[in-house]
Amino acid sequence: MAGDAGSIPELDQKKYDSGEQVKIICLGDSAVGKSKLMERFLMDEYRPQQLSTYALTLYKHTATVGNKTVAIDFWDTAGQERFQSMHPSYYHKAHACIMVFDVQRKITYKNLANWYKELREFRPEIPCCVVANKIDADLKVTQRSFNFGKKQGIPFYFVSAADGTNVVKMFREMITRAVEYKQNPSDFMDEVLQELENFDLEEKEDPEADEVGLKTESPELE
Ligand SMILES: Nc1nc2c(ncn2[C@@H]2O[C@H](COP(=O)(O)OP(=O)(O)OP(=O)(O)O)[C@@H](O)[C@H]2O)c(=O)[nH]1
Ligand SMILES: [Mg+2]
Repeated sequence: MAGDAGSIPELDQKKYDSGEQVKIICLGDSAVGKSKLMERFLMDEYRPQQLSTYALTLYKHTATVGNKTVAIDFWDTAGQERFQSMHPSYYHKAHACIMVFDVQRKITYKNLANWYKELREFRPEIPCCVVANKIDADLKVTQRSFNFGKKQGIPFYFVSAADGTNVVKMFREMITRAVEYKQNPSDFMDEVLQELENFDLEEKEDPEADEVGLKTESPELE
């Protein structure tokens, strides 16, 4: 991928602004590899050592789904181990969630249940997946079965941010599911939001309607 090592490829702002906007969040204990997975997907690079993410990092990205441009905001946060919970604004209007655990630390797998519970309190219907990270450290783990995803009926991926295994596949599938959810939400509030957004777009596409609206509704502006 082009660009300096460690820098995010430059965003095409025009393309981003014209795309369908989706928000994808990442959940999981500290040091499971959330930031490294984003780095691997967005920059195709991985540096072994890095400090814990500070408050919040927002990565903007564009992708093509079908023949449509999609503008994605990836939200990455950190230190959850310290707080065991996220601020509600983190979940606000999210369209998909990637839940990560570290195959080498059992407790991070056990804690998925807590993360999932909190996610569903705020976002009962959005697509979600479980990601088992760091499989490069011990390939034998891929023979083990981790039933949390199956029990909840959500997809499961074995990945490695270090060597890139399954990272692009997982992100691509989650982007597609986020877009599908946004276009066809199963949560009542999201349906209303989508209606409002479509309404807004229709208005923008009809400049004459704007003019008429201005003249009739705000005569004092003339
Ligand atoms: N072997 C191996 N190590 C990894 C992998 N992904 C991340 N790590 C290491 O795990 C540590 C934590 O990775 P981060 O991406 O910073 O973890 P995080 O989940 O963002 O942590 P917080 O920001 O504290 O919430 C780093 O030292 C990484 O090098 C992986 O796929 N394989
Ligand atoms: Mg981080």
